[in-house]
Amino acid sequence: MEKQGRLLSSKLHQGRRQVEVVLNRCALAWKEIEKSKRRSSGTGSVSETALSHAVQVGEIVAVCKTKDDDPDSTETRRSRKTAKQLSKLYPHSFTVSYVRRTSQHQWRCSDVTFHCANQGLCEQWVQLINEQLSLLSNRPKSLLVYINPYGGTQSGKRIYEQKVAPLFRRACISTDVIVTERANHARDHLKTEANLDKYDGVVCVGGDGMFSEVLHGLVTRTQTNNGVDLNQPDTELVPCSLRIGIIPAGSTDCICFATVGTNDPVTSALHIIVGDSQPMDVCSVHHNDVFLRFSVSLLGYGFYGDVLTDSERKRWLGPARYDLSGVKTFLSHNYYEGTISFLPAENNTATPRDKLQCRSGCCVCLHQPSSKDGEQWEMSEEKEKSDKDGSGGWSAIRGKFIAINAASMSCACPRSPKGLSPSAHLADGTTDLILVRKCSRLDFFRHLLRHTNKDDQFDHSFVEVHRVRKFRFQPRHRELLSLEDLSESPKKTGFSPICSARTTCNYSTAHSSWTCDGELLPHTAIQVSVQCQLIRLFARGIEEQQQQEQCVFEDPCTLWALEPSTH
Ligand SMILES: Nc1ncnc2c1ncn2[C@@H]1O[C@H](COP(=O)(O)OP(=O)(O)OP(=O)(O)O)[C@@H](O)[C@H]1O
Ligand SMILES: CCCCCCCCCCCCC/C=C/[C@@H](O)[C@H](CO)NC(=O)CCCCC
Ligand SMILES: [Ca+2]
Repeated sequence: MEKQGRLLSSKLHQGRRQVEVVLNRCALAWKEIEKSKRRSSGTGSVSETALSHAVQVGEIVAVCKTKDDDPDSTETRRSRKTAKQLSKLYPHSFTVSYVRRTSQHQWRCSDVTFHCANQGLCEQWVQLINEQLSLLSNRPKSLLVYINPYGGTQSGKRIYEQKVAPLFRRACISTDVIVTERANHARDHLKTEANLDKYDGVVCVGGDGMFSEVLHGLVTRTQTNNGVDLNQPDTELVPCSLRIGIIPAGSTDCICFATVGTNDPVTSALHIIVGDSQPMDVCSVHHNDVFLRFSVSLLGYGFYGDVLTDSERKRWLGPARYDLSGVKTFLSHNYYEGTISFLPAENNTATPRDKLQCRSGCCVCLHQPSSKDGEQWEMSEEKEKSDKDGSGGWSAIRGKFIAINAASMSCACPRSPKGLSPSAHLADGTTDLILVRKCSRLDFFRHLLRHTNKDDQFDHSFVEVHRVRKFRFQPRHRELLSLEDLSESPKKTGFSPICSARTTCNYSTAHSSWTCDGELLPHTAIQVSVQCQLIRLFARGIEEQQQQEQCVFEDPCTLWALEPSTH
């Protein structure tokens, strides 16, 4: 039976068509027998591939014997009459559910049903496919799910029940579901109560805020279990063993978008089912050696801090609050003074200005030692110690900034499809520090606009970007402003103030706030350090178009080149 890697090969029926179905360790493939013969005699074998289908075993969701009256069966839906005739001739059938790629990184679960006359053969197919699936050790069997019923448009519960739970059931994944009753419910449960030994992963249904809760719960629990003190800024943290899945149901969902390429609950559920794994950097944020928070996406002072401060008062508006607060903050046009010090990433081949973007299987991230190995870390720490000018490799910039943004990942989201730092990497142990200096309102508008089109948002004289491993920020205290500064007429940065009633308009107001993945920090003076690959998501990074096509069409030709079977 097993010829050149084939596990099984049979002539089966798919609806009215006779198909040859082949299974090897990598793929399940099927092709129509009659048509391909006809065509290959005329135009050669080129058209054969067009008629054949192949699915990687790793992208099969489930296989099961199809019940006679299964209302979901494709054939039953298509034509009851044909289905009846078929079920007489070929009474046994099995259905394979698999991942199908559609447009723009979206995945769907498709079904294909094969019929045969022989019950034993049907059972052999189901058993063999199941055996291959059971060899996939990276697939989760048991998940802990937290649903925020109030995130985004308040549809988290419905999204989970209608779109995700049926898929998990089909893939035989068991779940414990907790609908949160208050903010920080998920975080606190993970920190202390949850019996994590039972699970292969944690799933959050909600937005970036909900993800942040799960991140804080899991990372804190892991450090507690390993006796690591989070208040030591230079301590190396222990990576989390459980992966995190994100079912997007929030307002921005930037972490999902930047790791999957789309905000779609079904796509995310399928990435969880197939057991994808995407390592990710986490920034730890301290104030005077006291731990404040973790960040994986945007740490923003000035513009984004102000947008968030204002938008928190407008939560009732839902996702639209960001647009309103964005316009308001833009019109205020404040700038802030302070000193930003940073430790540049050493020996990094990739820079924030290059065109190479972090994609599925990214080689920049692949060659980074995880935070556990810490090889590169030690090198830069070493360099810090032996540095001759006494700076320890640190640079410092004092200035007036409209925005200071640290993007540990691209921060791509539907508002800005390429993100704040399009070439930032998910798992390279660095964050891109973007400094937007005081400039005219029109220039700042031009800069913002470039986040939404193909133009380079760093190509402005008032913007600079550094790839760093650590940074610190010290705001300039209001009390320290010199008399000269205070007597300076309004610090206009271009156009006359639109909000003339506000005395603070266009001035350097004392402080802004830091937004840390959408949460406001209680301090402005912070120390940030990137922990390389501290967590893993059920994702694989954004697939290139080419990668997507390879996955779909991989193997059918090699499969068909094999000897035909005896069935
Ligand atoms: N049951 C609950 N009641 C009130 N708040 C909750 C509850 N569960 C979670 N939260 C909090 O709601 C906040 C927002 O949630 P979430 O991130 O899901 O949606 P969002 O803010 O609309 O989306 P995004 O973060 O993508 O902008 C989170 O900070 C979370 O801590
Ligand atoms: C003239 C048109 C100008 C348009 C400019 C668009 C620029 C958009 C960049 C968006 C970057 C989002 C980064 C994501 C940060 C998340 O951690 C955080 C939590 O969800 N979201 C916000 O802070 C919400 C941030 C919302 C910002 C508007
Ligand atoms: Ca990074």
